[in-house]
Formats: sequence, structure tokens, C-alpha cells
Amino acid sequence: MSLAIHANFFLSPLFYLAFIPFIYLLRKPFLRLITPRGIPGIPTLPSPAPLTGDIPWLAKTGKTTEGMTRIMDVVAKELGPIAQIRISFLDTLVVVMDYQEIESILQVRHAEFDRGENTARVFRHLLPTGQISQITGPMWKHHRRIIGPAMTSKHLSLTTPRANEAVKNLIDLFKLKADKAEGRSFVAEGDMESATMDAICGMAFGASWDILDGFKEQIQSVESVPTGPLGDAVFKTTRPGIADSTWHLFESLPLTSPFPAISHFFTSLSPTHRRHTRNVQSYLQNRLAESRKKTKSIGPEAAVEMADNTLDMMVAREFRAEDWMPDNEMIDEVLQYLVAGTETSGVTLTWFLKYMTNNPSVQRKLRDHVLTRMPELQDRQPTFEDLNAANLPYLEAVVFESLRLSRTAGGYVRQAKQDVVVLGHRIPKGTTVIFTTATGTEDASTPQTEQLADVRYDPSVKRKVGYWTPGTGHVFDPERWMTDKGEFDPYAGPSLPFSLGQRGCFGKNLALLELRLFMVQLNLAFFFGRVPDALNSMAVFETVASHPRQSYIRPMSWETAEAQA
Ligand code: HEM
Repeated sequence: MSLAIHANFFLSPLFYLAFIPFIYLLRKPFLRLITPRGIPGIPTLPSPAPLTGDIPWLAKTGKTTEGMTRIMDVVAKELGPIAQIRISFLDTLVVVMDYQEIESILQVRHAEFDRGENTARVFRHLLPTGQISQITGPMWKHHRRIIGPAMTSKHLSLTTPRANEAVKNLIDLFKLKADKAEGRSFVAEGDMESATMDAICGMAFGASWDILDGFKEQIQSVESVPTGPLGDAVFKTTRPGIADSTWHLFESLPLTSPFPAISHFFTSLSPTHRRHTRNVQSYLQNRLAESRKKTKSIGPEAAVEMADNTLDMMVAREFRAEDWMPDNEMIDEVLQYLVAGTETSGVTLTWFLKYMTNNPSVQRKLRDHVLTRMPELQDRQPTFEDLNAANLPYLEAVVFESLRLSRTAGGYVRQAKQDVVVLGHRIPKGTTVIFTTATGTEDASTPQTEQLADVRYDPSVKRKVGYWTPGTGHVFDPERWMTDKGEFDPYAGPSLPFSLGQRGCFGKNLALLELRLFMVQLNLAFFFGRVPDALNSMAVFETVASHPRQSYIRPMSWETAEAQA
């Protein structure tokens, strides 16, 4: 009898629940005990202690932590150009900060490094066949071959009017908001991301969701705009349903989960998630059907010549039987434009507005430069052909400097496909290696240049670029990209905003076009006045990109700015 009672007690859940407080109390020493020593010879960050709250998957505050960028800064400052972070007994991350080493690995050493399975899994539930979810292999190559022509000058030139529509709408919206705000600052980031979403929809499948038009209508009817606690004008706007569904899908990416597939499984059980997925999928299927109808009616030859968006281009090629992709794969590629392109370019443009706000002399110089070299841009929108480094070198410098300093992507992740050597250290197969974009942004308190000079192990690696003057990397200074002759020099110093090599950003050319179009037209339309200090923080939070915590702007006409000067 008593034996049976004992057996029952040991089998009961209560017995095991009693252990929970002990497990909780002993978890840290236990983890320390079972965490392996890491890779010999590589400086180790005593993780997680100094970074608790910063490593996304340890953070308790959800997605909006100062994630990867912040970790890299700490690592670079504390440990130098190669370091390891032991994140659990299962995993060690190696962080590399030497610019030349990063460049050579990304560009040349494809046999040794590839996109990691874990990174691919983050996107796979949303874009099962998209490039971004693929390890380099036959499917990834096939997709690149089919969609590659979308990044040629010819195609981008045809898509430019699509992006220009969004720029024009954004300028109208900012005029309206500035008018209603009556001198107060207002938040820009939501508008910037909606503008890039409108632009990318146009370029990806030929129709915008007119988010900005919707915002304008909502604001026009507002009599007086309330003031927020920091003295800003608070505009409340809502997006159309389809845009909301797409944002929901972005937000469902399991960015902070150590087990993305499991996280996705739970997300996909939610009826709301399933509804948003259905909305977006059925919208894109309709676009595909319309594109096929159009191609049939004008004929594939004409369709290839006229395609002003990527979906039409793919469909026209399919009709000419040049190459072929199943419907679900085409839809994944188009949706991937939005996933990979909206937030990244919207956030970079938001940082640009902050840099302009804090650098009135750059705003003036850019405007004078553009109006001296291409005065016609005062009266018409720019074409693809107008906006290049030979015509407008200083614009190019502003674009590159905004990309360099904003560090929209905190780093790039690879997995070692075999045992490899990095900066003289042997790293075992399967290790996750992160290349940071922090390199080149050091301030005076982080003398990286000297540290890096000591560790470069292979003097035969050719240096494509120099370093920025020590201690100046954190300053917004487009001049750093200009030569003495007033030309733009893309190799002036370290900066890899789009990464490099075969797995670098597919959309780089489109993104650069978009940034040039938005930056030049915003600059000609507005002077961005200073905002109060309380609204001017440069602090960051991270999702898939590094966002500014505050994005307040105070746009005004150039006439008003001159009158106030
Ligand atoms: C300022 C804007 C942008 C920035 C800073 C940016 C940056 C990046 C970075 C850092 C990567 C990862 C590369 C790597 O792992 O080595 C990437 C990948 C990618 N980007 Fe962009 N991107 C931008 C805009 C865009 C746009 C507009 C598109 C769409 C047309 C796009 C499409 C992609 C795709 C498809 C990949 C995955 C490529 C692959 O896995 O092979 N990006 N981007």
C-alpha cells in the first residue's frame, strides 16, 4: 500500500513541479558548467552577462531590442577584429570585424561559407521558395537567372515612373502635414515605409496600394492636430487592409527565435495570421492572372519590351518559353521584394531625413549641386538616366554616406561549410559567422585602425580601399566620398551596406535607384528644419533593420527656410 502511494507520488506532476524553483535558481551555474570552452585562441565575450537584453533571442522585451548592431559595437570595442560569443551550450557565434577579411570571404570564399540554415529558416515559412530562404543551390540559381534581368538598367529605367509616383505622393503628404502641424515636428518613419511600400509594389507588380493617398485623404479632413507630450504634432492614419496584411506578415518573421520553424508552427495556428496570408496570396494570384491576360493581349515580344514591373517581365519571359517558374515560386519572388525591400529602404530614408535635419549645410550644398548641374529637375521628375554618379556626384555621396552610417543591416550571417581559417584562427565546420557593418563607423574612443593593422594575417590580400581617418567614422560627412576633383569615389573607404558576393543583396540596384529618387526630390522640395533636442535622439532599435527610435522631422519650403535664416 505504502509502496503504491510512493510510486504514485513519484509519478505525479506535483513531484516534478517541486523541482522548478531549484532549476530556476541553478540555471546560470548549470549553463556555465555545460557551455563548451568555445574555439581556442579566439577572444570570448563572457556571454550573456554584459549583453543581457541585447542579444535578440535572450531579450525579454520582444523584437524591439538594440540587437545585432549593438552587440557588434560592444564586441568590436571590447575584443577586437575577431571574437566569439557563446550563446548556449549548443552554439558559438564568431564575429568578424576586419574589413578586408570580410570583403574577401564574401566575395571569393563561396566554397567555404554559405547562407546559414538558421537564417534561411527565418524566412522560409513566409517565402518557402524565395531566394532569401535558400541555401545556395540549383533552386536559388534558377530564381536568380529568371529574375536577374529585373536589376538591369533597361528594366530599372522602365520602372522608374512607378517609384516616382510614390515620391510625388510623399511630397504632397509632407506638404499637407507641415501645413497642419504649424511649425511642430512630426514622426516620419511610418510615412517613409509606406512610401517605399507603394514604390516597391509599383516596381514589383505594377500597382501601388495607394497607402499615401489614403493618408492624405484622412489628414485633409482633420481640423486641428493634437500635440503629443514632447510637443510634436500627432497624426493618426490607418493603412488599407492589404497593406496591413503585408505588415502583419513582416511582423510574423521569427527574427528573435532560436527555433524559427517551431515559432512559425505556432504562429500559423492563429486564424488572424491565416487570414492575412490568404489576403496577400490571393491579391498576388490576381495580379499574376492580370499580367498573363495583358501579355496575351499584346504578345510576348511587345510585353518583354514594355514590362515596367518585375512580375510582367517574368510572365513575358514565360510566354516566350525562355525560362519558367511555377506560379507559387513567382509569387514568392514578388512578395520577397516587399519583405526584403520595404523596411530596409524605408529605414535608410528615415535615417537620411535625420542626417539632413542635423546637417543644414549638406542640405544646401546638395540643392545647389543639383540645381547647378541639372536645373531642369526643378520642373520635372528625374529619370533613371539622370541619376548617376557622373551627373550628380554629390547626390551619390549623400546616398552612400546615408547607407554607410545608418547601418540598416547590422551584419551578415554565414555558416562555415567546412573547417575554415579566418584571420589565422581555425573555425570548425558548421559554426555561424557574423560579419559586422560596425567596421568603419568607429569613433575616437574605439581605435580600430591600429587593432586591425596588428591582426591582418595575410599581407598578400589586396586592399581595395583605405580606412577612414581614425576616429571620424561616426560622423555624417558625404565629403569623404568625394575626390579632390569633385568626383564620386565608391572605393573611398569601408562600407558594405548591401554585403557582397553571390549572396549579397539582390535588390541593390533597385534600392540605389529608389534612394536617389527619394533623396533628390525630397531635397529639392523641402528644407528640413532643426527639431527640439528631446525629439532628436540617435538611439536605435532593431527588427530586420536598425531603426531610429525617434524620427521627427520639420519640413518647410525653401522660401520659408531662407526667410527664417
Ligand atoms: C537600402 C535598402 C537595402 C539594404 C540596405 C539591403 C541590404 C541587404 C543585405 C545586407 C542583404 C543580406 C546579404 C548577405 O547576407 O550577404 C540583403 C539581401 C537581400 N536583399 Fe536587400 N537591401 C535593401 C533593399 C532591397 C530591395 C529593394 C530588394 C528587392 C528588390 C532587396 C532584395 C534582397 C534579396 C532578395 C536578398 C536575399 C538575396 C539572397 O539571399 O541571395 N533588398 N539585402
